Amino acid sequence: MSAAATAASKVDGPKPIPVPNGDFYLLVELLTEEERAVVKKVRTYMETKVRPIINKYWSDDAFPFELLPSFKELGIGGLGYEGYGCAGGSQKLFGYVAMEIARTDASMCTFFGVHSGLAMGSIYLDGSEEQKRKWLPAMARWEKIGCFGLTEPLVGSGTAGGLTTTAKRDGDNWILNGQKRWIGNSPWCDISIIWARDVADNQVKGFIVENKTTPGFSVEKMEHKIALKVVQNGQITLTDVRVPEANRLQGGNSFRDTARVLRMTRYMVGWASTGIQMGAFEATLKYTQERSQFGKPIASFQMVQDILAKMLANVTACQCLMLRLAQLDDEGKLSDHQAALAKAFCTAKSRETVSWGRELLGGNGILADYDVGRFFADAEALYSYEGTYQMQNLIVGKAITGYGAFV
Ligand SMILES: Cc1cc2nc3c(=O)[nH]c(=O)nc-3n(C[C@H](O)[C@H](O)[C@H](O)COP(=O)(O)OP(=O)(O)OC[C@H]3O[C@@H](n4cnc5c(N)ncnc54)[C@H](O)[C@@H]3O)c2cc1C
Repeated sequence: MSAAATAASKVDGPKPIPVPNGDFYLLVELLTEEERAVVKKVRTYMETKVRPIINKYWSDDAFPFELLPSFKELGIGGLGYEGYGCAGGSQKLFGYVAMEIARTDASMCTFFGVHSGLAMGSIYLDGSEEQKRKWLPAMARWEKIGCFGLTEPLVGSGTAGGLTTTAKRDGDNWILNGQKRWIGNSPWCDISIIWARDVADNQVKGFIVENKTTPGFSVEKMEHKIALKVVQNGQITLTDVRVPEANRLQGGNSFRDTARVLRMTRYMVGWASTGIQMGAFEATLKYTQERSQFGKPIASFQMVQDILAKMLANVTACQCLMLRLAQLDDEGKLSDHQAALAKAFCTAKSRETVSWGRELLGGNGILADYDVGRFFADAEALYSYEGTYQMQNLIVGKAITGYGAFV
């Protein structure tokens, strides 16, 4: 028997226990049968339709528009919102679905989150009854796809007090002027939620702008991104854009109302970054079992197993944390600082997990073809968007000390 074969036989032993899809603590058992069916449908879709093509789209900086008709059929438009033609269901299910989408691809999860969370959420949380009835059914059917314009070229973390985009009342209309940067889906979607400062009372207000038919509204696609390359981000310019009062979010009268939307979507980013970790862990585990060096699968080396165990610990910790947060959310108890803590923790852990995965793939971790390289890059964007790591910790810091350190 050759030396390599002898070495290989030493690793033969009891079969590894199945780690079902990175769900080591069987958290899926905490979902109802109905919820599990939704998650299974999403997983099957992501595995069969998205996974085979997504690395190519990612490498080409392109969005897979061909998938839109089938994506719409998943019935997940308006998950977590009751009425108005929305899919409804618990926040736990909304989060679990986001995790499941990100488990295959974080860009598709971001597309889903920008439309379902940021854009629909703004109308659901801050719109009048009439506005909800007008916009949400078409958005739930994905007939009108939305984006959320808060960040500006010169104002990112400081949007609460520093927005420079202005809104000026003019009879039954408002005149918007300014620029928005980084706005996901904006180069091609139908409606934008634009946040602007009312020059009369200096408060931040939200407006629904129809992208394709509003004079003075233009979008330039942002190029050269190194993460979330499938999502199309744009820089919006508003030049004397006239918006009727009927399109001003009637419940969006100060940044506190914007923050209610961000609380919900930051919670979703916690789920998405957990999904990235699941995807990276599963791909890495498989790779280490298939790749051999020194005549043995690299999964059999002690140092490799140490890293795999650390990756799984991160995945599992984030899943448990997010599920508890989902319970709080479903009970109507989710606070800004709880969402901020989860967003900061899960995105930071995600960076760590994907970098370990990339390491275990060796040179192949640098290629988009093996999925882990894509997760590695995408985790960076989640760490910074919807409020950076530092800003989330400052929100937590203010809550626990009573001192606001960033205003
Ligand atoms: C891929 C992607 C998609 C995005 N999509 C959208 C979107 O759809 N809609 C939208 O409105 N925005 C979007 N954004 C913008 C995103 O929310 C901002 O990038 C983010 O809020 C940070 O703002 P900034 O990039 O201007 O960084 P800055 O605010 O300039 O921050 C730079 C650094 O300074 C630190 N910093 C700033 N202030 C403080 C402080 N007081 N104390 C300590 N540290 C501080 C930050 O933590 C960070 O490390 C997206 C961004 C990305 C990358």
